[in-house]
Amino acid sequence: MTSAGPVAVFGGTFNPVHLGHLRSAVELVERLDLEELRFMPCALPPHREAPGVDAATRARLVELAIAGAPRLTCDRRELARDGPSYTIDSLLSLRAELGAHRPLLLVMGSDALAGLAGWHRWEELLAHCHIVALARPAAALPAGDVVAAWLERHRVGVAALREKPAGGVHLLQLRPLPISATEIRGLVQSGRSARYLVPDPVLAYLERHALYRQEANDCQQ
Ligand SMILES: Nc1ncnc2c1ncn2[C@@H]1O[C@H](COP(=O)(O)OP(=O)(O)OP(=O)(O)O)[C@@H](O)[C@H]1O
Ligand SMILES: O=C(O)c1ccc[n+]([C@@H]2O[C@H](COP(=O)([O-])O)[C@@H](O)[C@H]2O)c1
Repeated sequence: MTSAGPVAVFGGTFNPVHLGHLRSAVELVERLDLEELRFMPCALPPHREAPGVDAATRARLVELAIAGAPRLTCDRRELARDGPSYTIDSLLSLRAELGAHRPLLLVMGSDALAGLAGWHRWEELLAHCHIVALARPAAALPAGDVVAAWLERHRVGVAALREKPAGGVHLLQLRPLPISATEIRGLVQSGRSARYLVPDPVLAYLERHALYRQEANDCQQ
């Protein structure tokens, strides 16, 4: 058994952060008794077009969203690196910071899990962390492919997430909230409201800075 409790890191583009991310984070902290869950906004997503809203602004929105929430923090390490924000690089630096024995959990939705075989050095990820995959209403778990076989080999129960620092994949069903950042950008762009899909301070920031009003919104803070 390792001594210090797990730290979780929830990576994402967060363009913008929404209640699906936030409610998942709160439930994860409680269900897994986490000391800390860090939102980790990526600077340059490796696998999709560069977001129209810059990384510093997306991180600022995360910070506004979690202000005052116990055990939720924002980790800006990917903003400090050039080039694509590969998760393996972040895990290596997190592991160096936390030491070899502290359980480290990488959180992702089932849609991200399904695409895992396209990630940079994906087969090395579990050497540095556990993966906690959250069921998302619109994304089935991998089936009949290389990720499904890998999942079968590495799947663990909840106890293993504290007993070892890394190496397992745990599937978790939390409250399903079918909210996506794509939907929020679409609502704002078409002049409709994103109220109650994002926290009020995030909504206020979007309105004040006219974010997502046009398709390609090159925003500075
Ligand atoms: N409603 C949700 N419930 C649980 N997990 C979610 C939810 N929305 C996103 N996630 C997960 O959060 C992580 C970051 O997601 P991301 O920032 O890309 O949000 P998104 O809503 O999926 O965005 P987009 O619609 O632009 O793809 C991913 O692992 C994703 O699977
Ligand atoms: O490392 C990679 O190759 C890689 C490929 C695709 C996605 N990721 C990470 O997965 C997280 C979720 O991505 P997204 O697109 O759902 O926001 C985010 O932290 C990305 O940086 C990482």
